[in-house]
Amino acid sequence: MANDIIKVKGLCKRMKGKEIVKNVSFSVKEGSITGLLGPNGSGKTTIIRLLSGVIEPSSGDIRVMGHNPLTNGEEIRKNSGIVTETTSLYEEMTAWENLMFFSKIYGVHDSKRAEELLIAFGMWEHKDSTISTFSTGMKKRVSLAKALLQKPRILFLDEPTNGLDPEGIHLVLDYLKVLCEKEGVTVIICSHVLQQLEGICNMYLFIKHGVLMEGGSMEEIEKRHLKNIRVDIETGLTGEETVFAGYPFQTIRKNTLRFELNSKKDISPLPLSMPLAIRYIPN
Ligand SMILES: Nc1ncnc2c1ncn2[C@@H]1O[C@H](COP(=O)(O)OP(=O)(O)OP(=O)(O)O)[C@@H](O)[C@H]1O
Repeated sequence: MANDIIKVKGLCKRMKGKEIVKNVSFSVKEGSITGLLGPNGSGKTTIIRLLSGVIEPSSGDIRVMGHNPLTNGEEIRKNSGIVTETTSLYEEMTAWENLMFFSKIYGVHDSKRAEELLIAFGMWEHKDSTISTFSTGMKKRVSLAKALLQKPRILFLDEPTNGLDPEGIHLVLDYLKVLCEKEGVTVIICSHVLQQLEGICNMYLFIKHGVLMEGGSMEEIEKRHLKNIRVDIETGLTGEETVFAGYPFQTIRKNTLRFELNSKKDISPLPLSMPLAIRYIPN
């Protein structure tokens, strides 16, 4: 069982007289991907900034890799990569020059790493173009490569898919998953789009108005909230039975059967287990 690389207890943050983060507690396992989800203004960025020691909590306790960001933020930042809304790349330098410059700063002496990352994020062919000529999505890909140069233990990503097209979103998220498995990096991703992160996170934290409303793996959350799943299937077959392959159903109208399922996992096996006749969907 992996250890808790991040532990947060009773975290509160007030800014300009407003409570932005309210009594938030959670922990994150090393090598996992955690989705920090919530609408705009819910406090996700503030939590990332608190974890990386950029701002101080009003109260509560944070431990990141065993360090308190308040007193040992430098140690955390040295071992983590961060991608925020702003790119923090030099606009007049090429993608390659940027990565070489930051490699030097981070003490990374192997240019192979930069090459691998640019290839992984689909930016190798643009390596000699200046950042100022790039779209938002292209800048985001280079920023991701930059954040991963020194093989961080933790990667903080604030809306990393903003500005990316659907293909780019796929590429970035798939690569993060591979990276987690290969290098054991712990990833925290802020997003307001649950669908994008579904399937790639081990844990989800739902934030609203600075309050942690819900947290856990998708299975745990579904178990708590998803009680009845109804699937209506159009089929040419009508019959007298009320159970198919162990799944009870009703005929709700001509050509349509309604199944009541206990788990989302049953949705895909259900049509696959149907004989061809029942899978026939009339026009
Ligand atoms: N420096 C600040 N001073 C005062 N209020 C702030 C400050 N920074 C953020 N806030 C407020 O805190 C709240 C949470 O902001 P935050 O950026 O953490 O939310 P978010 O969930 O990341 O939103 P988004 O998805 O839009 O980036 C917002 O109401 C914002 O206006």
